[in-house]
Amino acid sequence: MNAVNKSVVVIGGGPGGYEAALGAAQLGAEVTVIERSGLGGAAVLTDCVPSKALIATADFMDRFSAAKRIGVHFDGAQVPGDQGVTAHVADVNARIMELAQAQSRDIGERLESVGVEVIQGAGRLLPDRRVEVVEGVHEVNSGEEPAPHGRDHDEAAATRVLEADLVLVATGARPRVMDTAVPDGERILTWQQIWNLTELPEHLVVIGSGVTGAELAHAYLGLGCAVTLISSRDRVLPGEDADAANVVEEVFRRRGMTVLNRSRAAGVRREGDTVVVTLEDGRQVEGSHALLAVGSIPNTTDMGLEEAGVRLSRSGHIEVDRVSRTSAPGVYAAGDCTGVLPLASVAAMQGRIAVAHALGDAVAPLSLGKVSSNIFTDPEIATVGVSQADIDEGRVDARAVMLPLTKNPRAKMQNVQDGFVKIFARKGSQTIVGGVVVSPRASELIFPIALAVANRLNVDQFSSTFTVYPSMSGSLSEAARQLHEIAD
Ligand SMILES: Cc1cc2nc3c(=O)[nH]c(=O)nc-3n(C[C@H](O)[C@H](O)[C@H](O)COP(=O)(O)OP(=O)(O)OC[C@H]3O[C@@H](n4cnc5c(N)ncnc54)[C@H](O)[C@@H]3O)c2cc1C
Ligand SMILES: NC(=O)c1ccc[n+]([C@@H]2O[C@H](COP(=O)([O-])OP(=O)(O)OC[C@H]3O[C@@H](n4cnc5c(N)ncnc54)[C@H](O)[C@@H]3O)[C@@H](O)[C@H]2O)c1
Repeated sequence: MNAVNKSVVVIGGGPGGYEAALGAAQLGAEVTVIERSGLGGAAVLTDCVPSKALIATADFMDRFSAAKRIGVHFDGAQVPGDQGVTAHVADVNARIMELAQAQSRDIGERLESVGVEVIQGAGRLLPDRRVEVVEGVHEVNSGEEPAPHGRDHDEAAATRVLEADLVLVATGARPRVMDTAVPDGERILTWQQIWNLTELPEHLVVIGSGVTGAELAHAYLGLGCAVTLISSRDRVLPGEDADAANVVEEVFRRRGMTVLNRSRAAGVRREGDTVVVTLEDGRQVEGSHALLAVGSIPNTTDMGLEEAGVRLSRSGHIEVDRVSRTSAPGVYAAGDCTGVLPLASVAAMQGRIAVAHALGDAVAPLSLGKVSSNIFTDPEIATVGVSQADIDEGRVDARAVMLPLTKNPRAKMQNVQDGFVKIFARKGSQTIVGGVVVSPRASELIFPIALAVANRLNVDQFSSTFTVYPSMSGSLSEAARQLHEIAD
């Protein structure tokens, strides 16, 4: 299709925004991206990419400790039994920030190469698909609520109004903070502030055991600091497969993390070089640093959205349909500001769908049933499709087979002690509708199940495909084989 005479303005240069911009440029539209922090968004600069890089560093260190268990010792270690490995957090963070900046630059070059104009500044929606831009604004993501048009620009900064056939709002979200736990950027931190640390916290208290809290608690434990994880629910990762979350919680405890379940933080205060977290039941937890991981709020305030006819939900998220349309004609939205499913992959897909739909290209509506996602703990938890809860609560008529990895020959060789694979197949048709993998590199192992779900393969098609011997994927095949129903 040819969208040569169409103009597209994108507010926000994260995965939702920049992927849409690339898609629109490919279709021939004239595209402008307005970004107030940096291209790549929070995903690249402070959240997804840096946290995965930190976890990769922690996992790398963990391999030194694990070496002992398979009979490998470092003769130079100064303390007997110690593998002599320490993390220099200033160096670790400097490398991670460089990596993030490099990725941001790559995105900028890609956008430039396809003719997308990028404006450094803050955007605000006006009625009738117009966008007001204050140029030169530069906001650093930190967890503080940014002024809609930024603080960090001089009053004479150029303001202009752009008109577009399609406006895409992809402004993301920021860390939720509590009035009783105000981040100071030194010892009470949001996840966007940890990259300024120059020393490893002695004792980090992580508040919130959702995906962000669990991943970062795992990372800092691996880097060598004492970690207390405060979980308001019965177990960590309350939204995830219960069997998987239980494995990860057990591993956390075994490695020395203190996990406090059914413990809700009421507030955090700083006392000199310590922080004191008060729980709602009156208990107090002391640490050297506190990390708030208590959820996010969408960047949708004071952006002119409702005045321009864009409906927001009670949580402040932009309401969209499955092709990313908002309630205002010609205005679309993608990513975390919509609250549909806060993943970089979903943001990117929503953005691509939006421009394809608006510019008249062929498009399939967003299908969340096929989204695979991964929690980068050790072991990792990867999931796709329907969940165990969907089956247990009667929403899907399916069966599950779960196989522990301890019986898998490759897992034994690699000293994998925890984890399992689980596959869900619909009763009768035996179509694979979902699965869970808990193992090292589960993020890679989930792909065959995702392929089966997306292409509606049945358990016989899946299990009759050769797997390598010995391999972890052998357990996937075996689980599917065990799901085979014998015809009456
Ligand atoms: C710690 C952490 C780890 C994560 N890890 C993963 C992971 O491993 N895998 C995964 O898939 N997802 C992960 N996520 C989720 C992922 O980061 C988000 O889903 C993703 O960032 C959403 O992309 P987005 O484009 O909607 O928003 P963002 O990436 O937040 O980008 C939005 C951009 O809009 C800009 N902006 C906002 N308002 C304006 C304005 N008025 N004018 C101009 N610009 C504006 C912001 O500066 C920002 O750059 C993680 C999240 C967190 C918190
Ligand atoms: N690997 C990944 O793909 C990845 C990583 C991080 C985040 N994400 C995305 O971001 C989403 C949000 O995750 P999140 O963990 O940032 O937020 P979340 O809202 O899922 O979890 C926050 C947790 O904090 C708890 N909490 C809130 N107030 C508390 C208090 N006062 N004391 C103790 N606990 C409290 C909540 O009960 C909740 O369990 C995820 O669902 C995921 O989609 C993805």
